[in-house]
Amino acid sequence: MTAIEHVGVVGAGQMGRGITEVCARAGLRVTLCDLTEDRARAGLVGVADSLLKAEKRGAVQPEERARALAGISVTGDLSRLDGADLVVEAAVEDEPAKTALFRQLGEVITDPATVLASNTSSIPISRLAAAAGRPESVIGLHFFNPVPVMPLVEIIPTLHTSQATQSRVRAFAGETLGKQTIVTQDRAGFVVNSLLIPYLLAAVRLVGSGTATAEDIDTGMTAGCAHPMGPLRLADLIGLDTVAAIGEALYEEYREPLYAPPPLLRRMVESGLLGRKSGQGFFSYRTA
Ligand SMILES: NC(=O)c1ccc[n+]([C@@H]2O[C@H](COP(=O)([O-])OP(=O)(O)OC[C@H]3O[C@@H](n4cnc5c(N)ncnc54)[C@H](O)[C@@H]3O)[C@@H](O)[C@H]2O)c1
Repeated sequence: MTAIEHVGVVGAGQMGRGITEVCARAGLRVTLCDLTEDRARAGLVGVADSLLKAEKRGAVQPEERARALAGISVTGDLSRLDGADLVVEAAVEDEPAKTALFRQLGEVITDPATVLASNTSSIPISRLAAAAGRPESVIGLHFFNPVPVMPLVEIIPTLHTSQATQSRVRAFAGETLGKQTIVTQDRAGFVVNSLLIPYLLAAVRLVGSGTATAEDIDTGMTAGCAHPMGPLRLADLIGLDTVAAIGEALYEEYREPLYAPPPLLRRMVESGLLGRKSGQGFFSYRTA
């Protein structure tokens, strides 16, 4: 089994940055790609900041930080990922966008053994595999936010994913990155979001119906159930656009009302209130 040494990451948002950071810290070479080189470079600045904070906390040694940064290159050109052993797609949670990306990846990545993985939270991997045109090397690899902190990775083989692809990805996530892995069937939401998203949407409905304030709902779950974070702060952390998109995908798959994004969530997304990444969601993250 060929080890994974060079990783391509598509999408330099919060997840792409985190995946880049953990791969670079594990000594892998990483090529980070976004729609433009400038966006990819902004992602690299985010990774550099995160590594600096980790060094200040004593979680990373100065030499390790320098080595990790030196292993990362950026690009706005998807074809520059040719030659990677693994490509992890972490672009926006939008099925047409991801399908188009996998079609392009199928064209520009010339080695059929290169693993094409998606970090999607809810879009069936089989559809992305069909778009890539080589389903045996396509798999879901679902990291959690923030990636450097959260130990879990969900691994999602499709009905076509080869054993070789599964073994390589399991070794990559479990041994190279030191993550805990679980394997789940290719169903919208996999395991964690099938359970988490209805809970987050129920909290949004409580705000929408005026049952309690966002602050009190979160305090209810932190002080009453010992959750480390309340549902509305967690929704803000994930990104309200992403929460809504995952809800839509789950609703499309199961047609159960508990998955349907409530009107308040839709209005907030339409108004640009996306949570932590936009500075305002159910709570404010603006400094000064
Ligand atoms: N946010 C979370 O907590 C979380 C957790 C697990 C998985 N995910 C999944 O990870 C993915 C990314 O989420 P995020 O929170 O990082 O989103 P984000 O909005 O922070 O970043 C998305 C990035 O994708 C880039 N992008 C869009 N189209 C692209 C394309 N065609 N080519 C290259 N780059 C493109 C955007 O420019 C942006 O930088 C989504 O599929 C999401 O469901 C998110």
